[in-house]
Amino acid sequence: MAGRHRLLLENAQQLVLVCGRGEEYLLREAAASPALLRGASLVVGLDGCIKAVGPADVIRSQFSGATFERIIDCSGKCVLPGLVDAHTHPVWAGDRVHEFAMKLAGASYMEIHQAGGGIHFTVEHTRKATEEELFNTFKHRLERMRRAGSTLVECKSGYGLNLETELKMLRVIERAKQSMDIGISSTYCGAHSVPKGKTATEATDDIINNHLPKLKELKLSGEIHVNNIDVFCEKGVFDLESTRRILQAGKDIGLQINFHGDELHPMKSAELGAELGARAISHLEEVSDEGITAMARAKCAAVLLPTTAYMLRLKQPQARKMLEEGVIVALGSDFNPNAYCFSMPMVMHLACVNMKMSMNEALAAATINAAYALGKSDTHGSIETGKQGDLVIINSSRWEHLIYQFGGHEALINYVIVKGKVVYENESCETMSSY
Ligand SMILES: N=CN[C@@H](CCC(=O)O)C(=O)O
Ligand SMILES: [Zn+2]
Repeated sequence: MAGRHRLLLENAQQLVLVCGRGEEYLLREAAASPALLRGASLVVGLDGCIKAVGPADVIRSQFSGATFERIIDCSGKCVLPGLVDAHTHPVWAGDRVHEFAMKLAGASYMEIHQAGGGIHFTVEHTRKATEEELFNTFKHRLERMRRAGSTLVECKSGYGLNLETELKMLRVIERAKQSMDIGISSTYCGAHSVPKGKTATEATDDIINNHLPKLKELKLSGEIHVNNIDVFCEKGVFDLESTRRILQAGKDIGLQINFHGDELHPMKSAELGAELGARAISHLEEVSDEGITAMARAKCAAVLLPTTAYMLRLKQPQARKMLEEGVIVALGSDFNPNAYCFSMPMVMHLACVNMKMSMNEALAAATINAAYALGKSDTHGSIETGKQGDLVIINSSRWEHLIYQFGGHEALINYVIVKGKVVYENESCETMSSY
């Protein structure tokens, strides 16, 4: 095939497709054995989409007359799909390292929250910050996520709680969507906490009567495109009935339901999410057996957050039971001032050790299933012809090193590629197979 193309990755030791038949998500055995080619090459076209994947000699003859903007020799290396981080809170101001010390000394997450810290502390600082300040820190955080292999990230608002600051956060996210080489799925999370001075019912009414109509208006005018709606459904925050009202109102204006549920107390959030047609529910440490069954039936993804369970020493979500019952299991970093982790490779490692997932299951959860949780598995989450050319190249002959080397991804990730364009190149990365 002659013509000009953007990128040729040649002769990878392992090219991990994850899946290859247009699957929306992977369950059970399929999640446990992702598709993989050896000695394979890949071409990304000028439109940023994958044009061909296959054995190196086949690709060589197929593209014999073609030219490429960039060719990368992948001998001895592995190519994987860009990682998908299905849950983050990356726009905020105010350092909470002091709360980490309090938690280490025995304070619980809710004790700090109820004493006016936690989310309230971050809200206070985020309200005071300028849009420019928030954008600059957010940009820096996205760059750190990208260096750890994430090429599609879900990003929430939720540290404003009032309309003015929620919109400020969403504008910051929209600006990054337009200006940065990274995929973003944006989430309105105005029900992240009950703002000081309001009851949960008053906050719910404010969201339904003022926030959501404004989001609808901004979508119609093309100023801000929000993808998902979120609520922190938790005892002492938003109860099941308020959560239901907010999520339904969000769904009515075209947002995908993707919310925090069953984290610290059993709330029957999973049952509610399944009933409302939620695309995903996050946390689920306290999910009921009925909730798991309902999520499997409704094809509602479980976004598990190993950093939070680890940081807060919570009981681990029942990943094995979910996998066995046919729930679509995805992963997220939950990057936020409480769980300060940018790295999906570390998240996968924690999921394997603490939640007893296999490395194959963790990879499916951090790629195609996380893309499903964001409604984007038609374009992201696997290496397939026609999908976006979002890729990670690691300097190792076995892809599992990306999970195995806990915290070692910085030396291992050689290139991060978005739409066929190299967005991060680590020239000093070492050949790990020899260490
Ligand atoms: N649980 C609610 N929200 C976040 C924490 C946010 C914060 O503490 O600032 C979470 O997903 O872990
Ligand atoms: Zn969260």
